[in-house]
Parts: sequence; C-alpha cells; structure tokens
Amino acid sequence: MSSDEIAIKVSNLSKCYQIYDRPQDRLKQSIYTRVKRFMGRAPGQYFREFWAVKGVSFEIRKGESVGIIGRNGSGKSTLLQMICGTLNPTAGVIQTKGRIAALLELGSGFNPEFTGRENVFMNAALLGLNKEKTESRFEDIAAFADIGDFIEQPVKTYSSGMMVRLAFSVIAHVDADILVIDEALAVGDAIFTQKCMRFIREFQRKGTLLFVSHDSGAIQNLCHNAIWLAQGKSRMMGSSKDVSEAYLQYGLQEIYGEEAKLVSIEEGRAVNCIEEETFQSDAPPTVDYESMAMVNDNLAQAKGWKTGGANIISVKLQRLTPGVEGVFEGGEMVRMTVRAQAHEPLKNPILGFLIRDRLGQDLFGENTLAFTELNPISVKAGVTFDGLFEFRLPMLPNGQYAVMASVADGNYQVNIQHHWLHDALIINISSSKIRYGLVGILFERAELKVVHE
Ligand SMILES: Nc1ncnc2c1ncn2[C@@H]1O[C@H](COP(=O)(O)OP(=O)(O)OP(=O)(O)O)[C@@H](O)[C@H]1O
Repeated sequence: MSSDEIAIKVSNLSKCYQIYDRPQDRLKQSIYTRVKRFMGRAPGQYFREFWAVKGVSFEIRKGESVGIIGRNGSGKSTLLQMICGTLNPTAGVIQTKGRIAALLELGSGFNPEFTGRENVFMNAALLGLNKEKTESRFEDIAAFADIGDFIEQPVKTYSSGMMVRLAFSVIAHVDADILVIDEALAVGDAIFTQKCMRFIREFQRKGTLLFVSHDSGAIQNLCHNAIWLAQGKSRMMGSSKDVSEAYLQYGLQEIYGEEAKLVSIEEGRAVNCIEEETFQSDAPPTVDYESMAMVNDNLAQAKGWKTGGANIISVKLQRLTPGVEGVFEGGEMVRMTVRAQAHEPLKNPILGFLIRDRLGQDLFGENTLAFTELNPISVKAGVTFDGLFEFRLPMLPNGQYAVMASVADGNYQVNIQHHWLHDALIINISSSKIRYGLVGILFERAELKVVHE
C-alpha cells in the first residue's frame, strides 16, 4: 500500500497506566521519584503496571470503514483516544493523514460554562475550521443539532442527549477526512440516530471511518473490515464478517466453558437426511412472542426532501381488528396508508413506505408499482390519492424504528422522487420477546422430536 493511500497507520502502539492499590502509595511514589532524581538511584516502586493497550499495529486505507469490536475494558476507547491525539501513548507510533473528528467521550471538548454557540466555535476551531467558515455553517450546525434555544444556554444545563446532538453536529460540519465514532454515544432518540446514520453513510462514500461498537451486527452493517481487541491486544483483524463471527464464537465459548469446546467449521460436513414429512398437530403454537408496538405520528417534524411536484399529506398505520388506537401487536393484520396530493400531472404515480431500524437498516417495505403495472393510473394536478398496504405486522425486537414514506412518478428504472420523508412515523417496541434477528416471524411450530431410538 503506498503511503498516499493510508489514512491511519499504527505501529506497536501501547498505553500503560500506573495502578496504585492505596492512595498513600501514590504519594510515596511521587516522593521516591523526586528522591531518585536527586540521589540518582532507584528507590522502590509503589505501583503496578496495567497495559490498557499493548503492541497494536494496523493500517487503514483512505475511504475504508473499519469497526473496532471488543468487550468492556478491552482498550477500544484508549486506542481511539491515542489515534485522535487526546491521550499520549506509552510506546509506539501513530501516523494519520487528514482532519480527524471524533465522537468519543460525552462532553469532552465542551466547556460546561460556555453556551452551545460558543462551544460550537471553540470545537470547530480545535478541529481546524476558521471563524468565517464556522460562522457561515453555524445555522446548519444548529439545525442539525436541533436543540432549539438551548444553543444559547451554557452546556452545563444540557441533557446528555443534547450534548451528543451538538457534538455530532459539529463533527458533521467540519469537513473531516477521518471520523471516529463510538456507537454507544451516537445513540440518541430514533430520529436523531437515523439522521446521524444517514450522515455516516454519506460520509463513507469518501471519508475514512473508525466505528466502535459492542454490536457485531452494527459493525457488519457499516464496516467492511474490523479489528477485535481483547485485553488491550489485537486478537483478530479481517473482514467484519469473519471478525464478528469469531468474536461471537469466543463469547459463546466463554458462556459454555471448556467442556463444550467449540471448533470452527470451514465447510458444512453434515449430510442432509431429513425425510419428507407431513406433520399435523392440533397443539397450539409453542412459541410465544409478544411484541407490542406504539406508533407515533411524526409527520410534522419529519425530515426529507421534495420537488414540489407532489407531497405526502398523511401516513397512517391502522389495525384491521378492534383495539387501542396507536398500539399494535406483532403478527396482527394492519393497513399502512400513504396519502399524497399531486401538484402537477403525474403519469405513473408511485407511493411507498419502508421501515428502518435505529442504524438505518432497511427492514421491509413496499410500493404500488407492482399494482400500477397491471392497473395503470395517472393523476391530474390537485388530485389526492392513497397507497394502501395491508400486511401482517412482523414482530420486531425492542427499540425504535422509523417509517420512511415517499411519493414518486415513473417506473422501476426511471423515477422522480417528488416527496421523501425519512421518519413519517416512529414505532417504539418495548416488550418484545424476539431474541434473534432483525425481524421476527410468527412460528407455527418449534418442537423437538425423537427420530430413531
Ligand atoms: N486513566 C486510567 N487509569 C487506569 N486504568 C485505566 C484508565 N483509563 C482506562 N483504564 C483501564 O484501561 C482498560 C481499557 O479501558 P477502555 O476504556 O479503553 O476500554 P473500552 O474497550 O473502551 O471499554 P468500554 O467498552 O467499556 O468503553 C480498562 O481496564 C480500564 O479500566
């Protein structure tokens, strides 16, 4: 790899902390250090060495997205702080090319006594943006943070969510070449997280990303490669898929213990020997998933874009059976209605929706194209029209989800998106028993059966 292609190069990087078991040991050490300096001989040592990061080396190409995964205390923050220059290494070399912006420690870089506005200028200056540029971008920064009048209040009055909003907004507007994000901090409410994820995905098209998470799913989704840190050392580097799988296996091994030694399997060696069977059972489904969804209309605050050719008037999720309004149960039949109005003639209007999780991953959705291919409909300016989608609501794991809605004109290949809303509805799932995957489905059967005695 030529040096021009490298964004970050870390060689043999280490950080050692001195750990004092008792407060008086720290005092003794400082006295003895002075004595040593004065007398020139080594007195006793009153601390233990703790290597938070030890001998880590890697190279990251420009434009690459790399995930850092590891348990609590494995050295992720320490490593990233050294890369960002906020912590001095004990040993090793770090070379970086370009402007680094980081979201690492909550509130770090903010002066609590200064207002949000003053902190924006201070932070942007630290990140290399001059006053004129910051002034010209201030409105965008404030709009992205979306904390209203709090921008003029001292940061010490902020909630942690407001602090993250402001910090993220600054790093999103300083033309960074390298972004360092700790996912634990990037989470705010669903709408803001989705906005951050959209920014990160856009940034990835040209910039270099270092993304820290405990969630191997998030790492695989955002990063091509990953580094697994364990006890301060780099345990594995490779594709994010391979690293995540190895990390997961290691975690399971720890849970199961030595008696269930897990062996990696390179290729499937099992012989497929399941006989065809028609099984009938009158027993009720054995898998009990509860997944209650609370749906909130967010249309008035929804972000997106429009051309003026047509706009979405409403997005509604309704249950098709009686029940409490706005509360849904996973597995029940529902109707999503996306209503729009044309402001110019639309030859082949398309209405659609898409449900996304907190990381902006598309879970499922549909549009009306399959229908209008068979039943062509055009609309004149001023006409209001609905897209109707009836489906069984999947059971979703706990968390917040956003419903994207759009109105367009055209066909599968060529279409103009006239109005696109990222978060027309917000879905909150709170009591889900879904344990695996992004979306749960209703299992009719999940049993164990003896085949041969
Ligand atoms: N100032 C310090 N003095 C002593 N030990 C420290 C200090 N800062 C961090 N450590 C230790 O270094 C180790 C690595 O910490 P670090 O915060 O880098 O881990 P991490 O992987 O980011 O953890 P988490 O996922 O919990 O954020 C931990 O054992 C921590 O206790």
